[in-house]
Amino acid sequence: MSTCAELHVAAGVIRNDLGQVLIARRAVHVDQGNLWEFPGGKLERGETARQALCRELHEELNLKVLEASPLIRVRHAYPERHVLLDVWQVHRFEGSPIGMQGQPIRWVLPDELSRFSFPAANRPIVAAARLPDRYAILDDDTGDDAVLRERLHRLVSRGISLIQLRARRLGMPRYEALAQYAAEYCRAQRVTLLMNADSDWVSGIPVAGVHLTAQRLMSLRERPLDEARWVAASCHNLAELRQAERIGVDLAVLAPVQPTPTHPHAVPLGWQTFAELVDQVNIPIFALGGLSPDDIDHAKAHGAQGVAGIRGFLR
Ligand SMILES: Nc1nc2c([nH]c(=O)n2[C@H]2C[C@H](O)[C@@H](COP(=O)(O)OP(=O)(O)OP(=O)(O)O)O2)c(=O)[nH]1
Ligand SMILES: [Mg+2]
Repeated sequence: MSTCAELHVAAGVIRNDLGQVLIARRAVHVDQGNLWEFPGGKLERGETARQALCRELHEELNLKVLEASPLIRVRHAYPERHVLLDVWQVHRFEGSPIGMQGQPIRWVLPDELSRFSFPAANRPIVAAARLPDRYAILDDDTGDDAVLRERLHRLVSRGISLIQLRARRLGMPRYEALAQYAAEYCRAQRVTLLMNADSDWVSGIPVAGVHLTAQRLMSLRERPLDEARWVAASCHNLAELRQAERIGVDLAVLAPVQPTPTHPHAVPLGWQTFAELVDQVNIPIFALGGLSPDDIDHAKAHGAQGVAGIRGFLR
């Protein structure tokens, strides 16, 4: 049998001012026919992914890309071909899109994407399209729930829309009260709150999902919640990332990228190793450890979804 060459494809998650993303329906007779897709196509000889993205979006939609940044790279083996989907986020463009090949197109809110049928490779792309580029971790270094509530309000007022509640020092009745409060508050504010807690415990609380510690992740044989809720995980190496991919987590945090005062003995990965690890799994990954929102562009350039942080988001 001949070895299957990897087909390099550039695709765009195009956003409009309403926060909707553009999807198109593939023709019936082509590979992955009739399914919805993020517009794009194969790289031509000598082209970079970015050049191919611009050319394809012009050919397929009559759009001119003005601003784009890398979102996620996904490798997938279909029975008849292996693809590398190089997915970009298009923030600014000129023109109003039309299906130049007669393909139906639609603008949909990111949270509506799960209602459409995409090719199998698209699962992590849909997750990446739904996620922001910053992930704030609410940690109880003080053990004071009033301080935690104030920090939660501050994060939300700054436009943070993805938050992890990690309050290990509060005792049980207080943690439960805080979790209940935070879940309801975040739901009302349209903020995705993930609880760093046991998934069984979380099922009684109106929270958007769970965040697994690396230890909990490694002890699981399957995804602990169904697809209606988010599952995130903390990872530090390739074995943990692979396990996260195996059980189907939606997003991961990879740490520590830089030295951090909270983990003075942990050896930082550095950006180069971070990028090498990210490239080996199909999961949206946030960089964590000694970083702040100022590092987002740098993180994206190294394959990250964005940056996660504790103190960096409260300053
Ligand atoms: N554009 C795009 N392709 C996808 C997605 N998901 C997915 O698995 N693919 C696969 C299907 C195809 O095997 C390959 C893309 O090839 P394509 O046939 O669209 O490429 P193209 O636009 O250059 O097509 P053509 O000019 O050769 O007809 O990637 C997606 O979201 N967008
Ligand atoms: Mg195409």
